[in-house]
Amino acid sequence: MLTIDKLTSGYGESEVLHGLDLQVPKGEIVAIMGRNGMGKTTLMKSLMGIVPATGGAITVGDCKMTGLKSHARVAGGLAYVPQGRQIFSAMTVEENVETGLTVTGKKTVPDDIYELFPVLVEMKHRRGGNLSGGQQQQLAIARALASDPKVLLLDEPTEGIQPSIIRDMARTLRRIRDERGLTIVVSEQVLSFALDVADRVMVLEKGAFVHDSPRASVDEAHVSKFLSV
Ligand SMILES: Nc1ncnc2c1ncn2[C@@H]1O[C@H](COP(=O)(O)OP(=O)(O)OP(=O)(O)O)[C@@H](O)[C@H]1O
Repeated sequence: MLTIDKLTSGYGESEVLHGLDLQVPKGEIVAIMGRNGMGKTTLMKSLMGIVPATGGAITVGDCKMTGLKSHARVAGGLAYVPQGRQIFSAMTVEENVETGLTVTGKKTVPDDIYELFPVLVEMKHRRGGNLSGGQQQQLAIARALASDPKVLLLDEPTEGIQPSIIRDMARTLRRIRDERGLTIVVSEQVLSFALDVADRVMVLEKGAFVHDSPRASVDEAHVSKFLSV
């Protein structure tokens, strides 16, 4: 469903991603692990067209994303939950979710999105900025789902979230995958969450993939070495 072919990207003269290859089939959840500064956010932003790729190709299904503006990538099936969530704090919960509808032509948020996140129904008319970190994370995922994506990208979704809520988040993401057949790529530094949520665990080190293993055969000690500072 998502194919990345020899993707290079960076900032000005400094190349951060050095020719990444990745194929994620429909319905698979992949966790991309790595320490701070290894290129996870740059990868997410390059997929979304926020940071321009300097080479290589990105496709979603049959749709070539390379060179397209961000909104066209969303229309093509990519959705993004950014690091830090980027909730519109002055807008209500409902308005935040509605911003995700733009590419679908729908006027109202489908009920099945609120069914995944009942707390958002109770808080529909509250301002986004008044929600807790965990509630904001649910809101950011709901907003991303409102664009009816094929591929959902999440950048370090557990950052600043309590452990009990992190476990719920893993369960919810798997449910979303099961019910919608979504393909999910999540960047992460917390190994327990990655093992909870993902079918496959990869490690990004200095802009290159150095490890790729199915969930069932992950060598936790080996992966942990890449994560310790
Ligand atoms: N706007 C920018 N301009 C220049 N260099 C940048 C910029 N953003 C990130 N970098 C550099 O790119 C490299 C990769 O950073 P990136 O944010 O992608 O890493 P990360 O793995 O997502 O880390 P984190 O967990 O801290 O978000 C780092 O060396 C960083 O300093």
